[in-house]
This record gives sequence, C-alpha cells and structure tokens, in this order.
Amino acid sequence: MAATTGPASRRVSVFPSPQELGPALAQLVLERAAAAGGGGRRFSVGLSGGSLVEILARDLPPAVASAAVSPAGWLLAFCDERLVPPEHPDSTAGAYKAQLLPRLPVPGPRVLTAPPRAAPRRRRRRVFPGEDIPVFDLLVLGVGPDGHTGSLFPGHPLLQEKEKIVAAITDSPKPPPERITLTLPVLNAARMVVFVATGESKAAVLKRILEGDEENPLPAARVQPRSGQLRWFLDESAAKELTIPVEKHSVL
Ligand SMILES: O=C(O)[C@H](O)[C@@H](O)[C@H](O)[C@H](O)COP(=O)(O)O
Repeated sequence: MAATTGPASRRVSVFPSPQELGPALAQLVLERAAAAGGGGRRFSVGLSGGSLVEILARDLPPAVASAAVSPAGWLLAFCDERLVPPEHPDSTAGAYKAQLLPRLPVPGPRVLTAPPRAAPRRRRRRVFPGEDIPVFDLLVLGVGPDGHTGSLFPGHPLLQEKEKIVAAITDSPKPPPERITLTLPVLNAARMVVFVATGESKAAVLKRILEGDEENPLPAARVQPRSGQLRWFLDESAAKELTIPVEKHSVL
C-alpha cells in the first residue's frame, strides 16, 4: 500500500528500526543503479552525512555483494560537505572514504569530492554533459530536527538561490559553520530523492514537513522534485506523530 497524500509521487515508507530500513535503502540504491545503467551513462548518486554514513556503510556493501553488482560505473557525490580537512572526523567525504568505500568491490565508484567554492562550470559540464542543472539519478538526504537538509537551513538566504548549483555557507547553525551544499534547483531536478530519518528527535519536525502547510516551508519541505520521485524512509520512532497513510514494512 503506497502512501498517497501530498505530492503525486511521494511515498512514505516506515520500518520498525534502522536495522530494517538500511537493507531496504541499499536495495533502492541498487534498483536505481540498474535503472540508470546502460548506454555508457554513469549512475549518479549524491549522499549526505550524519547518521546515513553508518547505515550505508553497514548495509550497502552486503547488498552489492549479493547482487554481484559492480559499482565501477557509479558516480558518487555528496549533497553537502563540511569544509574541514578530509581526515577530520567532521568530513562527510572522509567518513564515506573510511567506512563505506573500502567495503565496496574494486574498482569502486568514481568519487566527486566537493570543490571549496561553487563548482566551476567547466568541471560540471564534464561530469554532467549537456545538462544545465545536473540531474542526479538518486539523492539521499537526511533531515535535521530543525528541518534542514543538506546544508540548507531554515530562514537562510540560500533557500532563495536560483542560479548556483553548489553554494558556500559560512554561518551554518549546525557546526562546523563553513560548508558547501547542493542548492534547491539541483535537489528538485533529481530523478529520485529519498529522505532518510530515524529516531524520536525527528518526529515533530517530520509532522511539520509531511503534514504541515506552512507559508514559509522548512528546507526539507521545499524538496519536491519537479519530475522525479520523492521517497521518505523513516523508522517508527521518527514516524510516530504522522497521521498520513504510510507504507509499513515489518520484519518477515
Ligand atoms: O552535514 C550534515 O550534518 C548532513 O549532511 C545533514 O544534512 C544531515 O543529513 C542531517 O543533519 C541529518 O543528520 P542525522 O541523520 O545525523 O540526524
């Protein structure tokens, strides 16, 4: 049963805990990779930091292994990045390089690390030829208890950005203050966006994002892919205040 309220293609899936959510997320990544494959085109996937790193590092490698898939044709990018050295514990790319990449088969994905400033147009043209705004096959986003996603924070002027595809922020309310982030035009151009949120600390904000109708929507509520699909993967604690129909996944 698919959840059908809200935007036409939005589906909200609820899992008992992150332990069940992780393998389902890994399957979704593989499905999207298979759908994108062929024609010499890379499967482009953007990942976020925070608790997602642990979930993907735990559940994606076994899924890749059991499906005997090669990630060599994948292009892995980051939805946002904290501007710290790669070896710093706050570095999102550093965390994926330490925890996920060594567990994937070799040759692994091509990894697009964030430039310290907005991406030069030439580089973007090489990676996403012919596209004015990069169209990712899949973006995996988190959401903070304040409703931020990527490094797009409530009330921040970056929410109005229309031109840049990657923007710098120097006053992030969540440390560290200096970050770069994909902008809303890129998030909303993706073929699929999946939000992942677990834990009780997200329950109240998820009710606002998924059921609210606010004049000034929270950043995560502004992610409505124009022609792509929008998925939400939640655990029961995060979903506990929701009254919209959801797709419940139980342990078999
Ligand atoms: O830089 C970051 O912190 C992330 O990229 C950020 O957008 C994250 O996805 C959310 O804050 C949710 O984080 P948690 O899943 O750890 O709560």
